[in-house]
Amino acid sequence: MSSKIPVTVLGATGVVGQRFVRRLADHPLFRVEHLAASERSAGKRYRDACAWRLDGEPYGGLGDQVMAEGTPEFALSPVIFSALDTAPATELEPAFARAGAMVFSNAAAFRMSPEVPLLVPEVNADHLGLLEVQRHHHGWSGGIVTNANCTATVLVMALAPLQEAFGVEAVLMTSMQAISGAGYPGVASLDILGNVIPFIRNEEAKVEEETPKMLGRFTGREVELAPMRVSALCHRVPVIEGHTEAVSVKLKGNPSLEAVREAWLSWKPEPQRLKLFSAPPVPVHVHTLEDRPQVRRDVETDGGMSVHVGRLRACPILGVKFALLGHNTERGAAGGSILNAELAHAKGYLR
Ligand SMILES: NC(=O)C1=CN([C@@H]2O[C@H](COP(=O)(O)OP(=O)(O)OC[C@H]3O[C@@H](n4cnc5c(N)ncnc54)[C@H](OP(=O)(O)O)[C@@H]3O)[C@@H](O)[C@H]2O)C=CC1
Ligand SMILES: N[C@@H](CC(=O)OP(=O)(O)O)C(=O)O
Repeated sequence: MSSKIPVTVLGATGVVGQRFVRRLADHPLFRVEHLAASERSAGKRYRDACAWRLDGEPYGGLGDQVMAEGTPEFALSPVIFSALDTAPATELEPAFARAGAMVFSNAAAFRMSPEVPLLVPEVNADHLGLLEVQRHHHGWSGGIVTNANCTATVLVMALAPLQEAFGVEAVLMTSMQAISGAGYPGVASLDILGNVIPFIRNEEAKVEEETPKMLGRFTGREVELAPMRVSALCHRVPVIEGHTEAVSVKLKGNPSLEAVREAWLSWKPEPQRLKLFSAPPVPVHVHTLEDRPQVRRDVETDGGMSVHVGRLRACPILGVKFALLGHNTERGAAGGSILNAELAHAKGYLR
Protein backbone atom coordinates (compact mmCIF):
# COMPACT_ATOMS: atom_id res chain seq x y z
CA MET A 1 0.00 0.00 0.00
CA SER A 2 1.44 3.39 -1.03
CA SER A 3 2.06 5.89 1.75
CA LYS A 4 1.68 8.75 -0.72
CA ILE A 5 -1.11 11.28 -0.17
CA PRO A 6 -4.09 10.61 -2.50
CA VAL A 7 -5.04 13.58 -4.67
CA THR A 8 -7.76 14.56 -7.11
CA VAL A 9 -7.02 16.50 -10.28
CA LEU A 10 -10.09 18.62 -10.88
CA GLY A 11 -10.29 19.83 -14.49
CA ALA A 12 -7.97 16.99 -15.55
CA THR A 13 -8.93 17.21 -19.24
CA GLY A 14 -7.84 20.84 -19.65
CA VAL A 15 -4.50 22.38 -20.60
CA VAL A 16 -3.46 22.96 -16.99
CA GLY A 17 -5.05 19.73 -15.75
CA GLN A 18 -2.88 17.71 -18.15
CA ARG A 19 0.22 19.37 -16.76
CA PHE A 20 -0.87 18.38 -13.26
CA VAL A 21 -1.30 14.78 -14.38
CA ARG A 22 2.12 14.71 -16.05
CA ARG A 23 3.88 16.24 -13.03
CA LEU A 24 2.11 13.93 -10.57
CA ALA A 25 2.98 10.75 -12.49
CA ASP A 26 6.22 10.27 -10.54
CA HIS A 27 5.77 12.56 -7.56
CA PRO A 28 7.33 11.32 -4.31
CA LEU A 29 4.58 12.72 -2.05
CA PHE A 30 1.33 12.54 -4.01
CA ARG A 31 -0.52 9.89 -6.05
CA VAL A 32 -3.54 10.54 -8.27
CA GLU A 33 -6.66 8.95 -6.79
CA HIS A 34 -9.35 10.68 -8.87
CA LEU A 35 -9.30 12.35 -12.28
CA ALA A 36 -12.32 14.63 -12.43
CA ALA A 37 -13.89 17.17 -14.74
CA SER A 38 -17.40 18.14 -15.80
CA GLU A 39 -20.33 15.78 -16.14
CA ARG A 40 -19.47 15.70 -19.85
CA SER A 41 -16.35 13.69 -19.01
CA ALA A 42 -17.56 11.67 -16.01
CA GLY A 43 -17.75 7.92 -16.59
CA LYS A 44 -15.38 8.00 -19.59
CA ARG A 45 -11.83 6.61 -19.57
CA TYR A 46 -9.32 9.45 -19.28
CA ARG A 47 -7.94 8.69 -22.76
CA ASP A 48 -11.43 9.03 -24.26
CA ALA A 49 -12.41 12.19 -22.40
CA CYS A 50 -9.15 14.07 -22.87
CA ALA A 51 -7.32 15.12 -26.03
CA TRP A 52 -3.73 14.83 -24.72
CA ARG A 53 -1.61 17.74 -25.92
CA LEU A 54 1.71 17.42 -24.08
CA ASP A 55 5.03 15.70 -24.76
CA GLY A 56 5.99 12.58 -22.86
CA GLU A 57 3.95 9.60 -21.62
CA PRO A 58 0.36 10.31 -22.77
CA TYR A 59 -2.19 10.59 -19.97
CA GLY A 60 0.58 10.25 -17.36
CA GLY A 61 0.05 6.48 -17.48
CA LEU A 62 -3.57 6.93 -16.34
CA GLY A 63 -5.32 6.62 -19.72
CA ASP A 64 -7.56 3.77 -18.58
CA GLN A 65 -8.68 5.42 -15.36
CA VAL A 66 -12.40 6.19 -15.34
CA MET A 67 -13.14 9.86 -14.77
CA ALA A 68 -15.26 11.05 -11.89
CA GLU A 69 -17.69 13.93 -11.78
CA GLY A 70 -15.91 16.88 -10.15
CA THR A 71 -17.95 17.07 -6.95
CA PRO A 72 -17.06 16.06 -3.37
CA GLU A 73 -19.59 13.26 -3.60
CA PHE A 74 -17.60 11.46 -6.32
CA ALA A 75 -14.07 12.87 -6.23
CA LEU A 76 -13.05 13.66 -2.66
CA SER A 77 -9.37 13.21 -1.75
CA PRO A 78 -7.35 14.85 1.05
CA VAL A 79 -5.70 17.09 -1.57
CA ILE A 80 -7.41 18.63 -4.60
CA PHE A 81 -5.46 20.22 -7.43
CA SER A 82 -7.98 22.44 -9.17
CA ALA A 83 -7.55 23.42 -12.80
CA LEU A 84 -11.16 24.52 -13.13
CA ASP A 85 -12.40 27.55 -14.96
CA THR A 86 -13.35 30.36 -12.62
CA ALA A 87 -17.12 29.83 -12.84
CA PRO A 88 -17.21 26.17 -11.70
CA ALA A 89 -14.34 26.88 -9.24
CA THR A 90 -16.50 29.46 -7.45
CA GLU A 91 -18.98 26.78 -6.50
CA LEU A 92 -16.89 23.61 -6.32
CA GLU A 93 -13.70 24.67 -4.50
CA PRO A 94 -15.51 25.75 -1.29
CA ALA A 95 -17.57 22.55 -1.44
CA PHE A 96 -14.36 20.48 -1.37
CA ALA A 97 -12.86 22.64 1.41
CA ARG A 98 -16.06 22.23 3.42
CA ALA A 99 -15.81 18.46 2.92
CA GLY A 100 -12.33 18.54 4.51
CA ALA A 101 -10.00 18.70 1.49
CA MET A 102 -7.09 21.07 1.00
CA VAL A 103 -7.72 22.69 -2.38
CA PHE A 104 -4.77 24.06 -4.35
CA SER A 105 -6.38 26.20 -7.02
CA ASN A 106 -5.31 27.83 -10.26
CA ALA A 107 -8.53 29.70 -10.73
CA ALA A 108 -8.99 33.41 -10.11
CA ALA A 109 -12.19 32.94 -8.09
CA PHE A 110 -10.77 33.35 -4.56
CA ARG A 111 -7.33 34.91 -5.12
CA MET A 112 -8.24 38.26 -3.62
CA SER A 113 -10.40 36.91 -0.78
CA PRO A 114 -8.76 38.30 2.35
CA GLU A 115 -8.66 34.94 4.12
CA VAL A 116 -7.15 33.00 1.16
CA PRO A 117 -3.37 32.67 0.75
CA LEU A 118 -2.25 33.87 -2.71
CA LEU A 119 0.87 31.80 -2.59
CA VAL A 120 4.20 31.69 -4.37
CA PRO A 121 6.33 29.71 -1.91
CA GLU A 122 9.59 31.55 -2.62
CA VAL A 123 7.85 34.89 -2.14
CA ASN A 124 5.37 34.63 0.74
CA ALA A 125 5.56 31.21 2.41
CA ASP A 126 4.35 32.74 5.68
CA HIS A 127 1.01 33.71 4.06
CA LEU A 128 0.02 30.04 4.48
CA GLY A 129 -0.76 31.08 8.05
CA LEU A 130 -3.98 32.61 6.62
CA LEU A 131 -5.34 29.06 6.52
CA GLU A 132 -5.96 29.24 10.27
CA VAL A 133 -7.96 32.45 9.77
CA GLN A 134 -9.85 30.88 6.86
CA ARG A 135 -10.73 27.70 8.74
CA HIS A 136 -11.93 29.69 11.72
CA HIS A 137 -13.91 32.09 9.51
CA HIS A 138 -15.71 29.39 7.50
CA GLY A 139 -15.70 26.55 10.01
CA TRP A 140 -13.91 24.35 7.44
CA SER A 141 -11.56 21.51 8.27
CA GLY A 142 -10.06 21.82 4.78
CA GLY A 143 -9.09 25.01 3.00
CA ILE A 144 -8.29 26.85 -0.21
CA VAL A 145 -4.85 28.02 -1.29
CA THR A 146 -4.57 29.72 -4.67
CA ASN A 147 -1.71 30.44 -6.98
CA ALA A 148 -1.63 33.75 -8.79
CA ASN A 149 -2.20 34.89 -12.32
CA CYS A 150 0.73 33.57 -14.38
CA THR A 151 2.01 37.01 -15.38
CA ALA A 152 1.90 38.22 -11.78
CA THR A 153 3.62 35.04 -10.56
CA VAL A 154 6.60 35.57 -12.84
CA LEU A 155 6.75 39.23 -11.87
CA VAL A 156 6.80 38.64 -8.09
CA MET A 157 9.54 36.02 -8.41
CA ALA A 158 11.82 38.77 -9.72
CA LEU A 159 10.51 41.50 -7.41
CA ALA A 160 10.57 39.58 -4.10
CA PRO A 161 14.36 39.64 -3.67
CA LEU A 162 14.31 43.37 -4.43
CA GLN A 163 11.44 43.96 -2.00
CA GLU A 164 13.34 42.08 0.71
CA ALA A 165 16.66 43.86 0.05
CA PHE A 166 15.46 47.42 -0.67
CA GLY A 167 11.69 47.81 -0.83
CA VAL A 168 9.76 48.32 -4.08
CA GLU A 169 7.98 51.66 -4.58
CA ALA A 170 6.71 51.45 -8.17
CA VAL A 171 6.62 48.95 -11.03
CA LEU A 172 5.84 49.39 -14.72
CA MET A 173 5.48 46.03 -16.48
CA THR A 174 4.82 45.37 -20.17
CA SER A 175 4.11 41.73 -20.98
CA MET A 176 4.47 39.62 -24.12
CA GLN A 177 2.33 36.58 -23.27
CA ALA A 178 2.20 33.11 -24.78
CA ILE A 179 -0.89 31.81 -26.54
CA SER A 180 -1.13 28.83 -24.13
CA GLY A 181 -2.24 31.30 -21.47
CA ALA A 182 -5.56 31.46 -23.25
CA GLY A 183 -6.14 27.71 -22.80
CA TYR A 184 -6.91 25.37 -25.73
CA PRO A 185 -7.54 26.17 -28.58
CA GLY A 186 -6.80 29.69 -27.36
CA VAL A 187 -6.44 32.50 -29.84
CA ALA A 188 -7.25 31.59 -33.45
CA SER A 189 -4.12 31.19 -35.60
CA LEU A 190 -5.49 33.72 -38.10
CA ASP A 191 -5.59 36.29 -35.29
CA ILE A 192 -2.22 35.65 -33.66
CA LEU A 193 0.25 34.54 -36.36
CA GLY A 194 2.40 37.47 -37.45
CA ASN A 195 0.59 39.64 -34.94
CA VAL A 196 0.62 41.25 -31.49
CA ILE A 197 -2.69 41.78 -29.70
CA PRO A 198 -2.62 44.53 -27.07
CA PHE A 199 -5.51 43.16 -25.03
CA ILE A 200 -5.98 40.22 -22.64
CA ARG A 201 -9.23 40.45 -20.75
CA ASN A 202 -8.82 41.36 -17.04
CA GLU A 203 -5.08 40.59 -17.16
CA GLU A 204 -3.77 44.08 -16.34
CA ALA A 205 -6.12 44.46 -13.38
CA LYS A 206 -5.12 41.03 -12.03
CA VAL A 207 -1.41 41.86 -12.16
CA GLU A 208 -2.00 45.23 -10.53
CA GLU A 209 -4.05 43.86 -7.62
CA GLU A 210 -2.40 40.48 -7.04
CA THR A 211 1.20 41.76 -6.93
CA PRO A 212 0.75 43.94 -3.79
CA LYS A 213 -1.10 41.11 -2.05
CA MET A 214 1.69 38.61 -2.71
CA LEU A 215 4.38 41.07 -1.64
CA GLY A 216 2.33 42.19 1.36
CA ARG A 217 3.04 41.53 5.05
CA PHE A 218 1.19 38.82 6.98
CA THR A 219 0.37 40.19 10.41
CA GLY A 220 -0.87 36.90 11.84
CA ARG A 221 -4.47 37.85 11.10
CA GLU A 222 -4.42 39.39 7.64
CA VAL A 223 -2.20 40.38 4.72
CA GLU A 224 -1.43 44.10 4.55
CA LEU A 225 -1.05 45.02 0.88
CA ALA A 226 2.45 46.20 -0.01
CA PRO A 227 2.34 49.98 -0.49
CA MET A 228 3.55 50.03 -4.08
CA ARG A 229 2.20 51.37 -7.36
CA VAL A 230 1.94 48.78 -10.16
CA SER A 231 1.05 49.49 -13.77
CA ALA A 232 0.68 46.59 -16.22
CA LEU A 233 0.38 46.62 -20.02
CA CYS A 234 -0.41 43.15 -21.36
CA HIS A 235 0.00 41.80 -24.89
CA ARG A 236 -0.58 38.43 -26.56
CA VAL A 237 2.24 37.39 -28.91
CA PRO A 238 2.76 34.36 -31.18
CA VAL A 239 4.78 32.33 -28.64
CA ILE A 240 3.56 28.94 -27.42
CA GLU A 241 4.86 28.74 -23.82
CA GLY A 242 6.47 31.51 -21.75
CA HIS A 243 5.57 35.00 -20.75
CA THR A 244 8.23 37.68 -21.32
CA GLU A 245 7.96 40.88 -19.32
CA ALA A 246 9.78 44.22 -19.71
CA VAL A 247 10.01 45.64 -16.20
CA SER A 248 10.98 49.07 -14.86
CA VAL A 249 11.11 49.42 -11.10
CA LYS A 250 11.65 52.15 -8.53
CA LEU A 251 13.45 50.83 -5.46
CA LYS A 252 13.89 52.55 -2.12
CA GLY A 253 17.30 54.21 -1.75
CA ASN A 254 18.07 53.88 -5.49
CA PRO A 255 20.53 50.97 -5.11
CA SER A 256 23.25 50.36 -7.69
CA LEU A 257 22.76 47.85 -10.50
CA GLU A 258 25.43 45.70 -8.83
CA ALA A 259 23.42 45.66 -5.59
CA VAL A 260 20.30 44.66 -7.52
CA ARG A 261 22.15 41.85 -9.26
CA GLU A 262 23.56 40.68 -5.91
CA ALA A 263 20.07 40.65 -4.36
CA TRP A 264 18.92 38.20 -7.05
CA LEU A 265 22.07 36.06 -6.92
CA SER A 266 22.08 35.69 -3.14
CA TRP A 267 18.34 34.97 -2.81
CA LYS A 268 17.76 31.58 -1.20
CA PRO A 269 14.14 31.44 -0.09
CA GLU A 270 12.35 28.80 1.96
CA PRO A 271 11.47 26.17 -0.72
CA GLN A 272 15.13 26.02 -1.74
CA ARG A 273 16.29 25.80 1.89
CA LEU A 274 13.72 23.04 2.50
CA LYS A 275 14.71 21.38 -0.80
CA LEU A 276 11.06 20.89 -1.79
CA PHE A 277 10.74 18.42 -4.66
CA SER A 278 9.44 20.91 -7.26
CA ALA A 279 11.54 23.86 -6.11
CA PRO A 280 14.11 24.84 -8.73
CA PRO A 281 17.65 24.88 -7.29
CA VAL A 282 18.08 28.46 -8.54
CA PRO A 283 14.76 30.36 -8.42
CA VAL A 284 15.99 33.39 -10.42
CA HIS A 285 18.57 32.87 -13.17
CA VAL A 286 20.51 36.06 -13.77
CA HIS A 287 21.63 36.27 -17.41
CA THR A 288 24.59 38.34 -18.52
CA LEU A 289 24.51 37.75 -22.29
CA GLU A 290 23.08 40.84 -23.95
CA ASP A 291 20.36 38.98 -25.85
CA ARG A 292 18.98 36.77 -23.06
CA PRO A 293 16.64 35.59 -21.63
CA GLN A 294 14.86 34.17 -24.66
CA VAL A 295 11.72 32.04 -24.65
CA ARG A 296 13.05 29.33 -26.97
CA ARG A 297 16.36 28.96 -25.14
CA ASP A 298 15.45 29.47 -21.51
CA VAL A 299 11.83 28.85 -20.62
CA GLU A 300 12.03 25.07 -20.06
CA THR A 301 15.00 25.28 -17.63
CA ASP A 302 14.27 23.41 -14.36
CA GLY A 303 11.01 22.06 -15.79
CA GLY A 304 9.78 25.64 -16.19
CA MET A 305 9.92 26.34 -12.44
CA SER A 306 12.61 29.04 -12.36
CA VAL A 307 12.37 32.54 -13.81
CA HIS A 308 14.99 34.40 -15.81
CA VAL A 309 16.15 37.98 -15.60
CA GLY A 310 18.56 39.75 -17.92
CA ARG A 311 19.44 43.02 -19.59
CA LEU A 312 19.67 44.75 -16.21
CA ARG A 313 20.29 48.43 -16.82
CA ALA A 314 19.54 51.92 -15.55
CA CYS A 315 16.09 53.34 -16.22
CA PRO A 316 16.09 57.14 -16.53
CA ILE A 317 12.56 57.31 -15.17
CA LEU A 318 12.22 54.66 -12.41
CA GLY A 319 15.87 53.74 -11.72
CA VAL A 320 16.22 50.11 -12.81
CA LYS A 321 14.92 48.10 -15.76
CA PHE A 322 15.29 44.51 -16.90
CA ALA A 323 13.88 41.70 -19.04
CA LEU A 324 12.03 38.86 -17.31
CA LEU A 325 10.81 35.45 -18.49
CA GLY A 326 8.85 32.62 -16.88
CA HIS A 327 6.79 29.58 -17.81
CA ASN A 328 3.09 30.44 -17.69
CA THR A 329 1.61 26.94 -17.51
CA GLU A 330 4.28 25.41 -15.23
CA ARG A 331 5.53 28.01 -12.73
CA GLY A 332 2.42 30.08 -13.48
CA ALA A 333 -0.02 27.18 -13.11
CA ALA A 334 0.39 23.42 -12.46
CA GLY A 335 3.98 23.35 -11.17
CA GLY A 336 3.29 26.36 -8.96
CA SER A 337 0.25 24.70 -7.38
CA ILE A 338 2.12 21.47 -6.69
CA LEU A 339 4.93 23.45 -5.06
CA ASN A 340 2.27 25.19 -2.93
CA ALA A 341 1.08 21.76 -1.76
CA GLU A 342 4.64 20.61 -1.04
CA LEU A 343 5.14 23.68 1.13
CA ALA A 344 1.83 23.08 2.93
CA HIS A 345 2.94 19.51 3.60
CA ALA A 346 6.32 20.66 4.93
CA LYS A 347 4.52 23.12 7.22
CA GLY A 348 2.15 20.46 8.58
CA TYR A 349 -1.04 21.66 6.87
CA LEU A 350 -1.76 18.36 5.08
CA ARG A 351 -3.08 15.45 7.03
N1 LIG B 1 -3.58 28.42 -19.23
C1 LIG B 1 -2.80 29.08 -18.38
O1 LIG B 1 -1.66 29.54 -18.65
C2 LIG B 1 -3.25 29.30 -16.99
C3 LIG B 1 -4.53 28.93 -16.57
N2 LIG B 1 -4.91 29.18 -15.29
C4 LIG B 1 -6.25 28.87 -14.80
O2 LIG B 1 -6.38 27.45 -14.69
C5 LIG B 1 -7.73 27.08 -14.94
C6 LIG B 1 -7.77 26.05 -16.05
O3 LIG B 1 -7.27 26.61 -17.25
P1 LIG B 1 -7.14 25.74 -18.60
O4 LIG B 1 -6.58 24.39 -18.29
O5 LIG B 1 -6.46 26.61 -19.56
O6 LIG B 1 -8.71 25.54 -18.97
P2 LIG B 1 -9.40 24.49 -19.95
O7 LIG B 1 -10.59 25.18 -20.51
O8 LIG B 1 -8.40 23.87 -20.87
O9 LIG B 1 -9.94 23.31 -18.95
C7 LIG B 1 -11.01 23.52 -18.07
C8 LIG B 1 -11.28 22.24 -17.26
O10 LIG B 1 -12.39 22.49 -16.37
C9 LIG B 1 -13.34 21.43 -16.52
N3 LIG B 1 -14.67 21.92 -16.23
C10 LIG B 1 -15.38 22.89 -16.88
N4 LIG B 1 -16.60 23.05 -16.30
C11 LIG B 1 -16.65 22.19 -15.26
C12 LIG B 1 -17.64 21.88 -14.28
N5 LIG B 1 -18.81 22.51 -14.24
N6 LIG B 1 -17.36 20.92 -13.35
C13 LIG B 1 -16.17 20.29 -13.35
N7 LIG B 1 -15.19 20.53 -14.27
C14 LIG B 1 -15.44 21.46 -15.20
C15 LIG B 1 -13.20 20.99 -17.95
O11 LIG B 1 -13.72 19.68 -18.05
P3 LIG B 1 -14.46 19.07 -19.38
O12 LIG B 1 -13.36 18.62 -20.31
O13 LIG B 1 -15.25 17.93 -18.83
O14 LIG B 1 -15.29 20.18 -19.95
C16 LIG B 1 -11.67 21.04 -18.08
O15 LIG B 1 -11.11 19.87 -17.52
C17 LIG B 1 -8.50 28.38 -15.28
O16 LIG B 1 -9.12 28.87 -14.12
C18 LIG B 1 -7.38 29.31 -15.73
O17 LIG B 1 -7.73 30.65 -15.54
C19 LIG B 1 -4.01 29.72 -14.42
C20 LIG B 1 -2.77 30.09 -14.80
C21 LIG B 1 -2.30 29.92 -16.12
N1 LIG C 1 -4.74 35.17 -18.44
C1 LIG C 1 -3.50 34.42 -18.54
C2 LIG C 1 -3.68 32.99 -18.14
C3 LIG C 1 -4.67 32.76 -17.07
O1 LIG C 1 -5.42 31.80 -17.14
O2 LIG C 1 -4.72 33.64 -16.10
P1 LIG C 1 -5.71 33.54 -14.85
O3 LIG C 1 -5.30 32.29 -14.09
O4 LIG C 1 -5.48 34.77 -14.07
O5 LIG C 1 -7.11 33.44 -15.38
C4 LIG C 1 -3.01 34.51 -19.97
O6 LIG C 1 -3.86 34.68 -20.80
O7 LIG C 1 -1.83 34.38 -20.26
